[in-house]
Amino acid sequence: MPTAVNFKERICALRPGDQVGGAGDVDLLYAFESDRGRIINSAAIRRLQQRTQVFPLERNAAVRSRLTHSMEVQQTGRFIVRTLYAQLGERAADYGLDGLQGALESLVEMTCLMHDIGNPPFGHFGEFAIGEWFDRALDGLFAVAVGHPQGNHELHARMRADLRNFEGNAQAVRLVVSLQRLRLTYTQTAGLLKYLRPAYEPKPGKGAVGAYLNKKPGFYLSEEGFVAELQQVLGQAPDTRHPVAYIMEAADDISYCLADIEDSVEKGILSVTELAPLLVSTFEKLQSPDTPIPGSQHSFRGLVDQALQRYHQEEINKAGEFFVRLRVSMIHPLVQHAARQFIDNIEAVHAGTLDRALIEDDSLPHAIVQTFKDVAMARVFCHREVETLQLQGHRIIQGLLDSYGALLRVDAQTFVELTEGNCRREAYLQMLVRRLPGQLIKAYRQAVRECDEAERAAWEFYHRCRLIQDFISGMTDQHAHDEYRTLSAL
Ligand SMILES: Nc1nc2c(ncn2[C@H]2C[C@H](O)[C@@H](COP(=O)(O)OP(=O)(O)OP(=O)(O)O)O2)c(=O)[nH]1
Ligand SMILES: [Mg+2]
Repeated sequence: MPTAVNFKERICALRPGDQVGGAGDVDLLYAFESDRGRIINSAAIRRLQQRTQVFPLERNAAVRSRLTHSMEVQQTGRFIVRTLYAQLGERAADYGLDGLQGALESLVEMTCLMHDIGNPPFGHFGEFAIGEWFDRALDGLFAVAVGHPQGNHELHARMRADLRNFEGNAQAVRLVVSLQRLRLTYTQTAGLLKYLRPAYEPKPGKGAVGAYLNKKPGFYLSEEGFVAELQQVLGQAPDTRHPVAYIMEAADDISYCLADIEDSVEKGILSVTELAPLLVSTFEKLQSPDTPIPGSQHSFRGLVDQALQRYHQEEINKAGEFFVRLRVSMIHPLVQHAARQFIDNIEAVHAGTLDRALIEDDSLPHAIVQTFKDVAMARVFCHREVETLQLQGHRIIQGLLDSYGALLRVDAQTFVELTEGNCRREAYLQMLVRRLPGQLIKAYRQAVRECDEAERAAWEFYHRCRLIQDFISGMTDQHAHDEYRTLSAL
């Protein structure tokens, strides 16, 4: 039965700068193949290699980095799309999803691979550290740089609020659109818009319409124009998500919940024999561990027992076998649940208004994911070794900002001279500027060139602050660590 839902409206080959109806509008698979090449070859993906997933500055390559995590999310995302099509069968045509499986698979895979590119070194702690530093220093710096009594005060307040709210998802959008300038199709970029509010807008109260979709900043003032353009091209109402973002989010949830725990066992923070009963007792607080899980022949207790049996039978790779068993038996029901939720809520997913994650209901699959997250929260993230590394990460980011923040204390003219590499009277700052990547300076220059002339001073300073945030957040854990030691002469 045909419905009002037509996914073909949300998927097109158009890129920024293309003529509507031009060549870009034709071959979807060809366009998304080109997106794949642009993404996989981008430095932003390579920089995921030495970034924290959970454990900062990790040297053991068996423990996940953001890159290996993202590859797992990519695989889970693809599995969700395939399961979605298997569940839909002939009904795919009712929703305009017929003929789009290859395209959707590619879109979802690449969105998953990119979903963490904006996360700074040291994960959430890096995010806090950048936000805190700007929260402390920004008003004073802004007043000196832009402090004339005339001017658009509302805009200035927005700029300051925007810069105080550094956020990984918003940074990912910025990387693709303004820094790496990948010129991806609008559709491929759309999946990255996980949250919908600009960073300068406050978080809505609990229970407000769209509270979940606006839980965190989704993009910055600097990309606001692009986001509006994207929504217009894809026929998305403002404040709505692209359907691909829901699948990416589910794939992320499914992948990291088990992986974080596996990594903690690899690191010796938890043992399997301690973990197994802990999983069951944590699950029990949410659901009965003896109820059969849809899509599986077992209850949660059954899944854990079965994995534990494998652990005891195995002689050499005991923990490895435990997790393989657990993953194999968990992934199917979780993926099937995500696909079913997509279909059960297809109108809201298509419209981009579903105000929760796909796997976030009172179901057994949700209880599984939540159990792993709760165990990680209770036993891993607060582990002394993890906290020590987080404290170090915090200090490193703040220390780097203390050094590079000096570039926010000079006037615009001096900064321009510094970026041109010939400012002798500021020899120290000149050395710092030489360490900034050329690509970031180029993006800064271009943004300043294109800004509103009437508010030039404010925009110049805004983009200079962004440049510093881009630089620090673009580092790997290791590079941030080395740079901090170098500048501190340690
Ligand atoms: N070390 C540490 N890791 C954490 C903490 N909280 C969450 N994580 C880990 C769990 C996951 O592997 C990963 C989640 O990564 P993200 O920073 O992308 O957060 P998430 O995807 O939940 O939220 P998002 O909506 O993307 O901002 O971070 C924490 O307090 N400490
Ligand atoms: Mg994330």
